[in-house]
Amino acid sequence: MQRIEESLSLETALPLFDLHGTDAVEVFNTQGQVIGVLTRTDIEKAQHNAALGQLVGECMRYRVTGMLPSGEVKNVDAFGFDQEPMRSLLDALHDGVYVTDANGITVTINKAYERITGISRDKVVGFHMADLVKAGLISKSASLEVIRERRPITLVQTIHDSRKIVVTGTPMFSADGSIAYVVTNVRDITELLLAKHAQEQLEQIQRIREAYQVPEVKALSAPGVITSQQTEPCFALAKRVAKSTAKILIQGETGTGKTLLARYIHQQSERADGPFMELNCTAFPEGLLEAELFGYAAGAFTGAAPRGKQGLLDVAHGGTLFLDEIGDLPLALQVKLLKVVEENRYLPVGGTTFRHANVRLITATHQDLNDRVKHGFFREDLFYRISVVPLWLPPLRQRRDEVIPLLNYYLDYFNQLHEVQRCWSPEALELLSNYSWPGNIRELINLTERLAVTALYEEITTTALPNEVFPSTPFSQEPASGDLRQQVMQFEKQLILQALTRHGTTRAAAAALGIDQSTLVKKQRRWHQTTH
Ligand SMILES: Nc1ncnc2c1ncn2[C@@H]1O[C@H](COP(=O)(O)OP(=O)(O)OP(=O)(O)O)[C@@H](O)[C@H]1O
Repeated sequence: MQRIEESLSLETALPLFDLHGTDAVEVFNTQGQVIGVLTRTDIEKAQHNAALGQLVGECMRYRVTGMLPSGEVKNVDAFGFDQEPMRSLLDALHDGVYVTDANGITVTINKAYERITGISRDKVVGFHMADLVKAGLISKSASLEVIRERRPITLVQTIHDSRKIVVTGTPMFSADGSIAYVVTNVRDITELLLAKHAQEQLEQIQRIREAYQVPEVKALSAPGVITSQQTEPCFALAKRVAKSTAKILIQGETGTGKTLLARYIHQQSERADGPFMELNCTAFPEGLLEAELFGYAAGAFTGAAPRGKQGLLDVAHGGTLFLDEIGDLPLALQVKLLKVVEENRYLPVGGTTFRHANVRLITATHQDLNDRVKHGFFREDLFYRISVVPLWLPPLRQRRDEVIPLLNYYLDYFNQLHEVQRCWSPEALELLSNYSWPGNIRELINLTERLAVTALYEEITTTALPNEVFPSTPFSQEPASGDLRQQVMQFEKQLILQALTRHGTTRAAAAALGIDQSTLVKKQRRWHQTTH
């Protein structure tokens, strides 16, 4: 009989028998007492015989390793991992610790390991890792990988109740460079995965925000909102009703500040600390709009996110939901929205249970909703429900007093943003304050930014302004008359007059038209002679 100084597992035993040319080994326990003799035949049979398998398994809990040539028993836990004070120290750690010897036999585990995995120490200590994997106690062994690779290994294990743990095994080398132990720390990542799920939900909210380009709600600093005699009453009323729960409908042309007013109401309300979410009802086809607004249940339709998706009614919980272009909300969704308005509840797409809605609803439209109701495009009951307090923002052409303050405010803003130093010339301000601004404040902001970055000089003069802001000359309204030569002259006169209005001087106008200043002046004289 030969003593084999190796640890055994069912997998490793037979090759070792061959290697050492032996048919039997003595098996020792950790105190060095012989607990049995194991033969090659035992092991071969053990694979087919359950009772013998149990015996072999029992033997395998003890080591045949550690027998020094002298016959002296070497304690396989020479470092004392499984003894005091090391054991108390390991038990004090929050992370699980798993220690094997150089052959993959489990030396010790700590309390945290038991807590995290639910595996008690008597099930693993003394067992070879390969057998534990085979028994299905753990899915794969980091320790065996470490022994094979002689370097730290990190992997994710699935344990019996399908919890996920991340394990990092690190080799502990002896002075002679051989592996003495493998120390593996174990962390339960089920909680991390839950946190990741929460993070995904946050990202989902963020994506929804970005989809609607809802900027983070910023404090509305006083000079950020320009008002005038025409809009002050509207903002004052908005402030008064902000504290109530009354439904507000804001009407006004595009770019007149409906979203800004809705945000102002939110900030003046009790819900100011909650979210402000905005949805433009024209932005999506009906199906998608429904999903965005009401969300959908898990597996509601093919391609739906497996966990379902929150709708804006959910995302805006405790805050304000601003529905822009409400006049375009499809009739089927108007019915669902009516339920939200009347009963504060709604069904997500594909859902079977109602969800509670806790949002303050503000709606807006550039259309005449009365007219939409009259033509059957908008439900009358919903119209009355959402327009308890109607607010109207006049177009910028009816708020002329605001144009110059707005131009100055936004030029200051873009000067800072683009690190330039522009200012308006008095003539440019004069022209712009008489312009009709069909795109309202949004158009004013766009033009101001464009000029701030494109103007050639510090002062923005009329030369830099686009055609549309120049009033058309009276001639342009007149129908052309006379023969071809006279009509060409009329048209030429119109172009020259426009250039003069725009560029201020004959020199600049001539340069813009690509003719000599003297030619332009001659033409002017000629008109003068023909009209007197
Ligand atoms: N009184 C104001 N003072 C300063 N800036 C304003 C004012 N009103 C609106 N703005 C700005 O004008 C731009 C357009 O405003 P907003 O988006 O609120 O208009 P809207 O009526 O909601 O437009 P749409 O109907 O196209 O959605 C925004 O950048 C906004 O900050």
